[in-house]
Amino acid sequence: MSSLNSTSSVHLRPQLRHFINGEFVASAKTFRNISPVDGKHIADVCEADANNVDAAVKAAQAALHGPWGRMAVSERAAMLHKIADGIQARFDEFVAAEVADTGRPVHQARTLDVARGIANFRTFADLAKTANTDLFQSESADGLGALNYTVRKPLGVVGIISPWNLPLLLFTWKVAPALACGNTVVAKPSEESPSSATLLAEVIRDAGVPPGVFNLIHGFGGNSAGEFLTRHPDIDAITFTGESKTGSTIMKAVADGMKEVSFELGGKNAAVVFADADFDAAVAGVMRSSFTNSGQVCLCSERVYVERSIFDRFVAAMKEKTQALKIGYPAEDNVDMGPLISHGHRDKVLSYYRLAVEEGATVVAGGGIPTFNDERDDGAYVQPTIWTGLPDDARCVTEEIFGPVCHIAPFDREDEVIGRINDSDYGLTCAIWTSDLKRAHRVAPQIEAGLVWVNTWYLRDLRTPFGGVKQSGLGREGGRYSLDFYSEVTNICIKL
Ligand SMILES: NC(=O)c1ccc[n+]([C@@H]2O[C@H](COP(=O)([O-])OP(=O)(O)OC[C@H]3O[C@@H](n4cnc5c(N)ncnc54)[C@H](O)[C@@H]3O)[C@@H](O)[C@H]2O)c1
Ligand SMILES: O=C/C=C/C=C(\O)C(=O)O
Repeated sequence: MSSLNSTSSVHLRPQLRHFINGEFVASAKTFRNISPVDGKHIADVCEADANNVDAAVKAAQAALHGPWGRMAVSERAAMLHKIADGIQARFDEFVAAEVADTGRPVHQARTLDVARGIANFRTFADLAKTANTDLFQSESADGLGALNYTVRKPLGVVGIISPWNLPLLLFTWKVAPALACGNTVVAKPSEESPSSATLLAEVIRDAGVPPGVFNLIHGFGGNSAGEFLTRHPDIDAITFTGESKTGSTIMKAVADGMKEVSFELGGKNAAVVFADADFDAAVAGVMRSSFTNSGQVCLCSERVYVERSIFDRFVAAMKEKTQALKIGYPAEDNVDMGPLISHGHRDKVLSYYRLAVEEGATVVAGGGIPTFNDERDDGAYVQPTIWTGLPDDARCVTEEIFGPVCHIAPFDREDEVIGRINDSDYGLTCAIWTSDLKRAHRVAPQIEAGLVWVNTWYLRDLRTPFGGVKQSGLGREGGRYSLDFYSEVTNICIKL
């Protein structure tokens, strides 16, 4: 087997441990990390018990009152840049870690996942240095006036729980601003993608971050590390990215302690293509928004609405490009798509492939499992899939599938399609394809979503607010929105 075609050539750690109070710590219970490319066992991962989580929270609490708690913002920012430098210096190892856990194309791990891990630390290091506070010159009854100003302080110990679909990107999207604002953290990556977070712990240690500031625990959700973390009385806030139903469970777990929460949850995003759109750009854009990362991006468009006059032409173009997608090993040249994250997730996606047929879909492309006649047949691959012909209330058109699949439906009027897009329990993103500038500015604000892209998809400026409405999230992160969530503010009024 050439190293190009297997993750086995990647240097993988036999056991992934927790990182608590500046030390790597093992625990008796472990679980297996399985490659989604070929089903092979690639590492054993320690599963944190309640005592491990308690030790991590206590270390984080203590670190708040140590050198970290007394550190100037500029010093903290310099430390975050050192972490970014450390990721840069071990770039290929981080790529290997992401690819080993997820089977994604190497070029994606390089250009998106690891690159954004670095960018997340640098962005919030710089934002923290320029974070402003409020100052008001206030009137008073005696005419002498008063000054009102705010000071920002850390929240305290922040619990971070992240998903498997963009492991390093989403883990650092939370860790970076939390540390930039002077908090200490106890962070749990997904059980499906433990490797890059473990490598990050080494980089954070080597950057000289004081012990206890960053703590890493591995494990699952309910009745495991995730729940032990959310229920811990000394956690001051929880920031979570994952499924909407998990968000609801976590909200119940933290309710008694009145903890602050930031939730980035599921979606059933739409793309809408008007007849006046740049046709080729729209096809390319919807291909990206449907099949990037095997459709395992919360921003992906599983619902596509196309103006009737170009519907048949658009479907035909999408079918041709979808059937031409190269599905393969992570390191293969020009590979477009890897496997799903796990056999369990593949079973979920395949159950929707079957359901779609039962609900009356026309399967335009895909709908099954690719055959490789090699070890990849033991992986978690599915075919990229396109459906048409389903009613708007079909489960495959309303429920998040989180795989490489989209349903394309025709529409006739602008007001009609806006109503259909908004008729969803979710509200994360929408992509609008039109050449009519007035239409873009008219339609975009009417979409019930946190993010709307026009003639593009997943173009990110990290200073902008990121998050969803309805079942897609609570709050916003990004830019000053992260500074606001990861800080407490005190307003001080001085009588003149
Ligand atoms: N809005 C966003 O920015 C965004 C980004 C990425 C993924 N997502 C969503 O995440 C989902 C896919 O990720 P996933 O399968 O890892 O989600 P998930 O909810 O199953 O798990 C996410 C994380 O939560 C932990 N967890 C699960 N149950 C828990 C509990 N009871 N208490 C504490 N922690 C618990 C898991 O161990 C994991 O680390 C999709 O729905 C996707 O839309 C949203
Ligand atoms: O799968 C969801 C992707 C989320 C992406 C971000 O949070 C980001 O780009 O900052």
